[in-house]
Amino acid sequence: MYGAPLSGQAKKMMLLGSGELGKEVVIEAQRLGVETIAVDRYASAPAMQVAHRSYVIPMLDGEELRRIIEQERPDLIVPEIEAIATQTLVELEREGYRVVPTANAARLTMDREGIRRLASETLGLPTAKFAFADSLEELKTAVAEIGTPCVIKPIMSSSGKGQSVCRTPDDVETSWNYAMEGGRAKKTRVIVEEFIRFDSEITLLTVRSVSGTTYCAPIGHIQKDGDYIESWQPHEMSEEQIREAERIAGAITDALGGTGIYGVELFLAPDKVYFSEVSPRPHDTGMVTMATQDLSEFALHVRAILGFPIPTIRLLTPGASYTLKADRESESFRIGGLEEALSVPNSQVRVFGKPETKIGRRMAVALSSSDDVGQARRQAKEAASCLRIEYGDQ
Ligand SMILES: Nc1ncnc2c1ncn2[C@@H]1O[C@H](COP(=O)(O)OP(=O)(O)OP(=O)(O)O)[C@@H](O)[C@H]1O
Ligand SMILES: NCC(=O)N[C@@H]1O[C@H](COP(=O)([O-])[O-])[C@@H](O)[C@H]1O
Ligand SMILES: [Mg+2]
Repeated sequence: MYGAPLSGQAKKMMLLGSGELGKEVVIEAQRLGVETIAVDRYASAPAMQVAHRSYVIPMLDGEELRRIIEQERPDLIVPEIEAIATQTLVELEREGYRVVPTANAARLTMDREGIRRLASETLGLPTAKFAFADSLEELKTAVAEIGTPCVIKPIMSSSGKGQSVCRTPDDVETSWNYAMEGGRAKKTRVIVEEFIRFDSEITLLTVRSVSGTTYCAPIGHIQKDGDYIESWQPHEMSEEQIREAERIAGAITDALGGTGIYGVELFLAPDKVYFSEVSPRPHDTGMVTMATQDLSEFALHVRAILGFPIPTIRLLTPGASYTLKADRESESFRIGGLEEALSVPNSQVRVFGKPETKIGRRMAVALSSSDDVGQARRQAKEAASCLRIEYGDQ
C-alpha cells in the first residue's frame, strides 16, 4: 500500500544512472503510481526527462551519493549503470536502505574481476580463460599465458569502451593504451580473456521475484566493437543448450540474490555454453522485449523489485531491435527519418533524448515484430536505417 506520488506517502524509487534503460524503468514505475527520482553524471539524461525530479552528481563519489540518498530517503535504490560508488551502497544497505537487487550484486558486477571470480572460481561455471594485469609489463605476461587472439578490457567499462581484440603479441601495447583511454574509472587494471569462437551469443533475461525464478525466451544479438547493434527474440537453441543456459543463469542469479531482472550474457559454442557476464538490471539487448513480451524487461524489473508477483511471462510474438548510433560528437543535432522508419510494417522507434552525441553513442532504437524472427530482423534493420542524425553545422 502506498500513497500518490509527491504526497509524502508515496513509494519512492531512486535510479542511479538515467540512460535509455532507466527511462523505461521510470515509465513503468510511474504506471504503478511510484514516485521517481533520476540521478546521473550529466543533466537532461533520458530518465531525468520523465522522472518526478533529478540530481546531477559524480556517481563514483560516495559522499555525494550518500548526501542525496539521505536527503531523499528512497524506498528503493535502483542502480542503472555499473560505475557507482558501490561501497557506499553496501554501507547504506547495512543501515537499512533497499538496494536493487542487492548492494553486493551491484558491487560484484561493477568490475569484471568480482563477477568473473564469483562465476568461475566460486561457482565453477564455464568461462573463457582469463587473467588480470595492472601494467603493460604484466599485460604482456598475461597475454603470453592466455595466448592470442585474446580480448582485453578495462575491468571497469561497459558497452565495449576500451575493449579490443589482441591478435598477436605485437598488439599488446595498442590494446593497453586503448583500455587506458576507454575505462570508466581511474583504474588501470585490465582483464585478458581467451577469445571464444562462438556460433552465437545470447542474453538470458532471468527474473527473480516473489513468484520464484523465471527465464524469458533467449535473446540473440550481434555486437560490434563490444557494443550491441542488433538483437532478436527468440533465438533458436537446442533443448540441451537451453537447459545449460538456464542452469548457468540460475546459479549466478541465485548467488547474487535479491529481486529484479538480470541479463545473463552467454556464448553458444558447438559443444559448450560459456558464461560471459551478467547485468543485475535490464539489459540493452533486452529492449526488444518492448515489442515481443506482454511484460517488457522494464515492467518485469519494476514488478519484481516492488515485491509483486509475476505468475507468467508471455512471448507474444517474435521480434527484433536495431540501434541508431552517432558518428560524431555534437551538442547541436536533430534526429530525422522517423516518418520513413515508422512506415516499415510492425515497427516502432524509441528516441532516447540524449542531449549530446558522441562517436558510437546509442541515440535511438528501432523495434519490429513479425511471425518470423528473420523478417522481424530485416524490418528493424530497415527502420533503423531510415533514421539519420543531422548535425547542426551541416
Ligand atoms: N572472451 C571473448 N571472446 C569472444 N568475444 C568476446 C569475448 N568477450 C567479449 N566478447 C565480445 O564483445 C562483446 C562485449 O563484451 P562484454 O559484454 O564483456 O563488454 P561490455 O563492455 O560489458 O558490454 P555491455 O556493457 O554492452 O554488456 C561480447 O558481447 C562479445 O561479442
Ligand atoms: N551496455 C550498458 C547499457 O547499454 N547501458 C545503458 O546505456 C546508458 C549509458 O549510455 P551513454 O554511455 O550513451 O550515456 C546507461 O545509462 C544505460 O541506460
Ligand atoms: Mg556485455
